[in-house]
Amino acid sequence: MTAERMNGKELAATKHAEMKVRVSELAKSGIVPGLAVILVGDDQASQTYVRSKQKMCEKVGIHSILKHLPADTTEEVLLSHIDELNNDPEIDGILVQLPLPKQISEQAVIEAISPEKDVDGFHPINIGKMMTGEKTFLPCTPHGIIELLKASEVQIAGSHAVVVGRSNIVGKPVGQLLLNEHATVTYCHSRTVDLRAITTQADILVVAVGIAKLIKKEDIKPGAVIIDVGMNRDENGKLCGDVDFDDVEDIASHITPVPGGVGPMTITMLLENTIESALNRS
Ligand SMILES: Nc1nc2c(c(=O)[nH]1)N[C@@H](CN(C=O)c1ccc(C(=O)N[C@@H](CCC(=O)O)C(=O)O)cc1)CN2
Ligand SMILES: [Mg+2]
Repeated sequence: MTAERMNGKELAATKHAEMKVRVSELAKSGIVPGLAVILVGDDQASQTYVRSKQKMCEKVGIHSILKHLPADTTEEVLLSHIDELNNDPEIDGILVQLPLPKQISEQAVIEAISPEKDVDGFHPINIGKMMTGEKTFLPCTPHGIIELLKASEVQIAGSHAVVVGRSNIVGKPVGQLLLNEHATVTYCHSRTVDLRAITTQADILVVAVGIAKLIKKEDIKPGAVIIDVGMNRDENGKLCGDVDFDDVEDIASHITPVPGGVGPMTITMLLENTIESALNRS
């Protein structure tokens, strides 16, 4: 058996076409969704992601602005930019690209963004709503994972979902969203004593730790659904995930490739949140 590839690039393209239609409908009421992206410093990967976000916005008709601030920007200056954007009626979504330089507290920055414009879904109010199952902006990568599972008609309710990694951006929230979909959820992390004993029990295995090819065929249950959130470079400098794709491909039932799996869904869900936010304009 060869695992079915869960094609995030294809699902993202379908969603972009749908969003384009929604945006043109909104335009009839004089509303153009607006996204503000703040990038601090010159991290190469962050610059690439920010460019992709802006390019995708342009494709679907979302107006986007970029504030590119120097690496030595103080927290105070960054907060003043956020304050200005919170009060800008043309801006529906504010996103601060992570990670931030070490002189700036990520938590302080996230908490300064108005929850109504927090299209990353990182604000504690939105995280609280996600936990209680209230409608709110959901974090983009975790939400994209749920959309990919649903598009592939994977049974989530009643499944045992194992999440390896406990970051605030991916691990913790994806576990919560799987729980909201009625999975039984187990979290594993760097202090987990016998990782393989747990991952081999997973019907759905989500891996988000940033260790190239950590998960091998011995770590998974035959027929498991594998979601690989990792983005690493292998020994030849080639992009690869946290899962050894070639090793597990023949025993998994579904798998997300890297690249082209989870990654493209992150930006797609950001655009969806921005459109939702524009719909909430009063
Ligand atoms: N404010 C935020 N910061 C960060 C987030 C986030 O959701 N909000 N997530 C990541 C980076 N990220 C978006 O910001 C992101 C990462 C990867 C991809 C993607 O499409 N990856 C491609 C491969 C790209 C490549 O070739 O290098 C893929 O997997 O196919 C999109 C967005 C951290 N920061
Ligand atoms: Mg982690």
